[in-house]
Parts: sequence; C-alpha cells; structure tokens
Amino acid sequence: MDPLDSVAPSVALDRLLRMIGSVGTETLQRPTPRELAGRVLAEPLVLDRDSPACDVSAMDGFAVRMAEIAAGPLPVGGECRIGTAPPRLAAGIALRIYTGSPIPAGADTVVPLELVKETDGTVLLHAVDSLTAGANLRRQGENARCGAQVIPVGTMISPAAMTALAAVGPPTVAVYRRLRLAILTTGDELVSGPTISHGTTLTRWQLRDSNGPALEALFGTASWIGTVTRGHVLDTLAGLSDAIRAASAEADALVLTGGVSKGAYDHVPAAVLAAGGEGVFHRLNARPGRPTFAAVIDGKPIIGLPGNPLAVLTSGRRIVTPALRQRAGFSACDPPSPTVELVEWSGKSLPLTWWRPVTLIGPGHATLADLRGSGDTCGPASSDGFIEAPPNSDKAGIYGYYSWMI
Ligand SMILES: Nc1nc2c(c(=O)[nH]1)N[C@H]1C(S)=C(S)[C@@H](COP(=O)(O)OP(=O)(O)OC[C@H]3O[C@@H](n4cnc5c(N)ncnc54)[C@H](O)[C@@H]3O)O[C@H]1N2
Ligand code: MOO
Repeated sequence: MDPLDSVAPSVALDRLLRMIGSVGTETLQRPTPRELAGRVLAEPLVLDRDSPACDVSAMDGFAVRMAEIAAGPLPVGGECRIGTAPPRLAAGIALRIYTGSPIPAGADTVVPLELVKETDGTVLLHAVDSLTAGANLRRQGENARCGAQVIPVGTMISPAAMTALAAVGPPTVAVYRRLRLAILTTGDELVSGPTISHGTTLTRWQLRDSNGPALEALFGTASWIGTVTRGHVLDTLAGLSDAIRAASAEADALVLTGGVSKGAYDHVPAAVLAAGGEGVFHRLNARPGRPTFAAVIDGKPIIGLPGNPLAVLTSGRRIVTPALRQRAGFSACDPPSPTVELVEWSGKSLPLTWWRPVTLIGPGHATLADLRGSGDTCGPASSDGFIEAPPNSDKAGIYGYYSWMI
C-alpha cells in the first residue's frame, strides 16, 4: 500500500508518532512551582528517603500501648509535638499526639480523641471494641520506599505530580524544552495579520484568516508550548516550499492550513516534499479533516491541515495535538479520551470516522452542535469539543469526547 493512502485516524496517528522525535531537555536550577507546573519531566522522580520518613499519627489523640489502654485509664504523661523527635512512651502512660506527629517508641496504637474520656489528667477508652492495635498509624515507607520511582519520564507536572515533586524537593529538575510551534496559513483569498482585527475593508471574495488564530487558541495556552509564530503564504509551489523550509528549520513543529486537497493550487503536500519532508500519510478516513497530510523532517512533524475551518479544529485537536505531545516529550501522547453520552443522533451514517462538535449539557451528557458543514465558521462557536463517532455510527449513545481545550 502507498504509505500516503487514506487511512483510519488511529493508524495514521500511530504511523506518525513513531516517526517523531522529542525536543531536547533543560535542567532547571531550584525551580519555583510556577516554573515547573505543566512542564514535561525528562528524568524520573526518585524518592530520597522513605515516605513517610518515620511512623506518624493519622489522628489527633493519644499514643498508647493497646493492651494498656484496653485494661483501664492511663495518665497523660506528656505529648509528641509535630516536627520534633518524639519522647519514649514509658510503661503505663499515654502521650498526647497530633496528626503528623512522629510515633513515640513503645506505642503501637493511636486512640483518636473521639474514643476517649479525659478527666483529671487521665484518659479512658470508652469504646474498646471500635479500636484495634496498630490503628491510626502511618508506617514509615508505607507510601513508597527510598529509591522508588514515583513519577516516570514523560509525565506532565500536574498538581498531583507537583505534590510528589515538592515533597522530595530536588535542587534541580530536568524537563523537556518548551516547543516552538510554527503555523503557516495559505491561500490567495485570505487577509491575514498578527491581530484578529485585520482587513477592515474586504471584497466579498476575500475572507479573514480564521484558521491561524484558531490554531493559536488551540495550542497557544498549552503549558508545554513556548512560542507560537504565525505567517501567511500565497498559493505558489516555490513560495510555499521556501516558507516551509525556513519555518521547519526554525521551529520544532510546523502546522499548515489549506492547499492539501485536489485543486490546481493545492500545493502544500508537494511543497513539503520539495522542502525535504518525508510523507507519512495523506487523507484520513475521517471527516471533517479528510485530506489531512503529514510528513516529518528530522523527526519534526509537518502537518498540512485542510483549509475548511472545522477540519482545522477537529484534525488539529485529534491528530496535531498528539504529534506535538510526542515532540514535547510526553510518554502518553494520545491518552484515552473520556466518554460522553450523546443524547440524540441526527443526520445520516458515514462509512468513516466522524468528528462531530458537541455541547456538554450535564455531567457526561452532550448534544450535537447545530452546524452546516466543515466550512461553517459560526455553528461550532459555542461547542465544547467533539465526539469521535466510529464508521457507520447511527445512534445516540456513548462516544469518545475531545475537548477543544488541550
Ligand atoms: N475534488 C475534490 N475537492 C475537494 C476534496 C476532494 O477530496 N476532492 N476534499 C474536500 C475536503 S473534505 C476539504 S476539507 C477541502 C480541503 O481543501 P484544501 O485543504 O485544499 O483547502 P483550500 O482549498 O485551500 O480551502 C478550503 C476552504 O477553506 C478556506 N480557508 C482556507 N484557509 C483558511 C483560513 N486560514 N481561514 C479561513 N478559511 C480558510 C478557503 O477559503 C476555502 O473555502 O477540500 C474539499 N475539496
Ligand atoms: O474533510 Mo472536509 O473538512 O469534510 O470538508
């Protein structure tokens, strides 16, 4: 089979991801949380000591020997302060203790305050049956042992990952460099510029570039993308291949829109190949976004999205996003999507994957956006994302869901 033939999106993506290399790494010295949040780890996080580092109490109460407290009241002989070395628990006494305080040597149980009656400096367990020896202790190393790998390479530093990272507190952290993404829009009919306010006087045959700004909205807020540059090129093979050569030399990834279909001025695939690109696929068994074209140059993804605005959004989200994640060092480039229940199906069934914009209407429930087709710049505007309906789908039900916000 010609590798550029039409393929299912999952097959195309798989092929593309295998040909993309990741960007280089940098080592951050004593990074702040803001510098690290959302970056992609380039080295595993390894524990430098047991977690927790000593036995600690899980409750506010009293550290005791279970057999002694079960037998009768105990005098309170002191306390275990949080953050300091604990005293020893002498025989026949209880020590006041707090959540997170180290467990004193000799204690085997923590009795929570709610289970004791405290009078005249003694504590009496009033619900013996509701406590077992060993209760309310967090054992040294029970979360993980010193030397354990807690976060693998290629993980984005989420709030949960930050908890583990900050608890270890390494002086340096290696992360992948943030991506430099280049966007090139193409088309003689377009008026384009850095702001969205360009082209105040258009003929009816012209239109404002909406694909470039849409791609900036899709990728520009990602924590692992550093810079996004955007340019516009007219529909000539020579002009396009020069622009592609320059952009792919500067950037870590290049996304184009328009010029990938069958028309006389659809030069993008040929221009990418002329600029040294190795073709990976051209045409997906999916809609909107059918004529999507992908190539690589030196492990960098060069993706030609169709010009139709909805195709840019769907194929951009479903194909370009995983490709950029691969380049950015993620280990999970195309993580499993959440699902939503589509409450009502409308329209025919298609023998190909159908990406259909939806609006969320409640937890896990979605409804189809009202739109005319892949050239509609209005209908999808208030949708939240899209469902991926497998070939021949024709009914309401559970579908994979992709949010516009990556
Ligand atoms: N004979 C065939 N014609 C078409 C086919 C086909 O298989 N055979 N595929 C159709 C499909 S599906 C799509 S999708 C489009 C994709 O076409 P191109 O990628 O070549 O895109 P253009 O022709 O350059 O533009 C299409 C459409 O999009 C508008 N456009 C382009 N860029 C922008 C932009 N930056 N901002 C806003 N709008 C943009 C452009 O003005 C056109 O209206 O091809 C079908 N045709
Ligand atoms: O694949 Mo195209 O975007 O349907 O018009």
